[in-house]
Amino acid sequence: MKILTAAQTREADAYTIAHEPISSIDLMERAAGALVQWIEKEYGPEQPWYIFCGPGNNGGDGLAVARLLFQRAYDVQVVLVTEGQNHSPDFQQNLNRLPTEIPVTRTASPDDLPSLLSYAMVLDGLFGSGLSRPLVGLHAQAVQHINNSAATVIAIDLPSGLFADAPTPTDSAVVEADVTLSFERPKLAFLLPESGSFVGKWHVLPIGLHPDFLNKADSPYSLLTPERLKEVLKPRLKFTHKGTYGNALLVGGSYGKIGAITLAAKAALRAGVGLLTVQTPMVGYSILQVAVPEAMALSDAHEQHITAFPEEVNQYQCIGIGPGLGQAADTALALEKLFRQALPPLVLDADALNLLALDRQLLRNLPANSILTPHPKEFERLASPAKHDYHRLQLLKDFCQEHECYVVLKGYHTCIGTPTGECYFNTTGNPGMATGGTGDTLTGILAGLRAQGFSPLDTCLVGVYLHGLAGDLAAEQEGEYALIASDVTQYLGKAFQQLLQ
Ligand SMILES: NC(=O)C1=CN([C@@H]2O[C@H](COP(=O)(O)OP(=O)(O)OC[C@H]3O[C@@H](n4cnc5c(N)ncnc54)[C@H](O)[C@@H]3O)[C@@H](O)[C@H]2O)[C@@H](O)CC1
Ligand SMILES: Nc1ncnc2c1ncn2[C@@H]1O[C@H](COP(=O)(O)OP(=O)(O)O)[C@@H](O)[C@H]1O
Ligand SMILES: [K+]
Repeated sequence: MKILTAAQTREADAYTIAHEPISSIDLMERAAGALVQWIEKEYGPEQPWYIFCGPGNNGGDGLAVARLLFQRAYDVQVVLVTEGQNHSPDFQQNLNRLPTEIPVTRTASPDDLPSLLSYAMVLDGLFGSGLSRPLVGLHAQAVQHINNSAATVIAIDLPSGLFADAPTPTDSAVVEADVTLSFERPKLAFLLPESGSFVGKWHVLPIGLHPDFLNKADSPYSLLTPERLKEVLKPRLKFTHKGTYGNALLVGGSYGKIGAITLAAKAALRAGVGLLTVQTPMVGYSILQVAVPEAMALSDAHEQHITAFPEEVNQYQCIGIGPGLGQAADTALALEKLFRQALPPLVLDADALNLLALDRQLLRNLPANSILTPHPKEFERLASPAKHDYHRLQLLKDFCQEHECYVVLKGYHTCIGTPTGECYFNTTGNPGMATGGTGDTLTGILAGLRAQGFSPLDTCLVGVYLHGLAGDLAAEQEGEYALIASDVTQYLGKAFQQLLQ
């Protein structure tokens, strides 16, 4: 699903009005209808609803919702924060249509703002995608008033004060929503950590924007949806054998960190790889043979860390390097030597990335189409510090293009960057996964899938989605607090089954 900019959303609106065709006021009525349908499903008419409206179409939506909820016997009152501003035509028309029984507060100063009890519902229709500058004055005070209350806050389209696709200055007033109901597509701001925390739970409400526009719209940003992945992940065929599903090599572990490569190994196997070989330093050999009997073990000549990769690397269909690897000088030399050969596809994580960050020449020799899986700190070492989330996205696109690689930038909405400049945001996963070892599990999954012959892009999309889904299924049973990396691997099978359904 492509993510549109605020400007593209306006164009989609205009295109729909011209080509469906539908009048602008009827499109607003459709949007309000979608909001009311969602509200009716979630909340009964018991609580008082305070509908805050700004001067534009976001406020127009609020007014239309006020009328529709009133018709359904909800207890609604409207709070207008539009003093001295021109109303948009659709706002004015909905104001004219407002039943006279609905109380309307016209705020001229903060003293006019109604007190909001904890059981009140606030519908935030102050500003949407038309926000052109940070909120100040009475608008900012209205936002603070809402944020200072214990009321439940539902934002229309996006929390007021938040820019849909550009950085919002850190000290500016932004509504802290419990729920955001966005039209047709989520906004880019929902997916990034600095702005996403204002949004609460978000839902996308279809309002019938014209499919021709949506299909043609050009955007580097997409949301990862299961529909696309279902086309990639096929059931296994009858006459296949272990050779059909690739031979993956995992290299990593060091004294005290054999667990990391063990976690990766178990996940690679659960991702369906045909054969798995794991190279560790000597200290890991017995541990691995006991912990993962399905894998073949290779021992490095060194007791505590990796000093050389196997000679015949081309018998493998993918090499995953990094979990628990350490940054010893002879490990760095081994990596440098490896990069001078023709190589099968690579998945690089953790200390393999840190070694790349320390040696720019090594980074320049990175084989094309490699998959890198940094968390934001590792990415900062590879690229450079980001001024804000949007800058980090730009750095991600630049890095992937310059090094012709795929970068899986890990986080709540993990973002997959491609050499052609696209970014795919994941929707699965939960904060229970913020615990040591879940990244090693992801490396194993990606290496296991890549060895089976999935393209680097499909590997990233399917692997990241399944990893998060397994985490979600695990959290349903174990809860987020107790979740550990092994649980993610344990639920991977169920995640596959869900995607294959
Ligand atoms: N296709 C869509 O997405 C649809 C959008 N609709 C609604 O329309 C909204 C967009 O409407 P608008 O473009 O009228 O924009 P807004 O309602 O977000 O606000 C724009 C108005 O606020 C003023 N303004 C902007 N920033 C300000 C600031 N910092 N301080 C004070 N005033 C400021 C502008 O001058 C303008 O008058 C969407 O968010 C959505 O709620 C729906 O009505 C129908 C369909
Ligand atoms: N709050 C969160 N919500 C969803 N997923 C998360 C969250 N925190 C971490 N994760 C996921 O867990 C994994 C953590 O990886 P990483 O930081 O490399 O951990 P480690 O190195 O300990 O294995 C990533 O896949 C990341 O997307
Ligand atoms: K809003």
